[in-house]
Amino acid sequence: MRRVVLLTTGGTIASRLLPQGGYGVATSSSLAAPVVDDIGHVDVRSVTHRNSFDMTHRDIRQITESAADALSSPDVAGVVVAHGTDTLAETAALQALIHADRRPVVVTGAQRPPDHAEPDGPRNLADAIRVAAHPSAQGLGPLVVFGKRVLPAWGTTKAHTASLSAFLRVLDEPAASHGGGRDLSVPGLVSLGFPIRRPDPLPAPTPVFDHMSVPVVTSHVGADGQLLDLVVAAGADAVLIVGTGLGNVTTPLARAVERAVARGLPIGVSSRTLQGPLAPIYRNGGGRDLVDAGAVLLTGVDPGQARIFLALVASLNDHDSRLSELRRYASRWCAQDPGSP
Ligand SMILES: NC(=O)C[C@H](N)C(=O)O
Repeated sequence: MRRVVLLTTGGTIASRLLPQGGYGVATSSSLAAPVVDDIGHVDVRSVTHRNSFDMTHRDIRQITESAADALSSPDVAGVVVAHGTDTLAETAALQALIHADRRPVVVTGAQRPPDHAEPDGPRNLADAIRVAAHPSAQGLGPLVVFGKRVLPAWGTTKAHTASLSAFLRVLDEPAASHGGGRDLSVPGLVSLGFPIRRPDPLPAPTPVFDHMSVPVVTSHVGADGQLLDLVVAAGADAVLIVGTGLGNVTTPLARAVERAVARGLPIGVSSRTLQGPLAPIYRNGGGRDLVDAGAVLLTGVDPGQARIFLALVASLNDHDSRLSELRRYASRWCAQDPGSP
């Protein structure tokens, strides 16, 4: 019988109503693994007890290390990570970037706590365990299972604060296929985003990753370059610019990007807009100016995943090689839209 390892990290799926009101993750909380037919044994291991909005770089690095430890046992068919949904995509992104095993790591969670009249956690957990042990999930890399959907971890985003089907793909997908896309067929689950291409993995993060400073500067009406100048002066290791639309910013912010790149700082660009590719189309602060200034459009992922990508690349390289390495890795992991609006 196949064995699955369940890593618990906290989140709403493991939250309880606190005596003072409000929900929190009880440190004693041990998530019970549901019984899933034809799965031999689910080995439950606690990694941390946090709501995911409170995770640190060290926490998510330890989650990936726990997954690697679980996969070091050849009798383990796959790993499930039960996680808060707010930053689930960020932990899933780190796992996706470094995953070098044919067996899957499947990340899931819940929008409702266990004491809700109709909790979604038990069903998501059972589906995630089934996918983790399913032969057709082999070789697809890390996955997100949520609300009867299976999605590749890289390029998936939390798109709704409360919906039970909260996770979507950033890049538009072919029509959903019931029972699985070309590469995935787990009965009763809808697959979004397959088939996928998986670039070669990056090296696993070291403790250097824990201390990476990668602030986020968001463009908006009237945005100037002052905040970016301040974080650069404060010693940021990299900066994520969250632009508008196809990856555009105000002219003053674009000038500040030029100043930052001129100092050798790796600058990635994402978008406030939920879905669709980035493209270097517009001048006067648009993405074309940013690319000409040396910034890198990180298309296909949401700002949270783009920032994890920046932090991992920066942590793996010295200051002088970060910008060139960012461009090299982004050419593989962030499919660049050819630039047609
Ligand atoms: N639905 C959730 O899990 C939200 C939760 N607050 C979290 O840990 O992100």
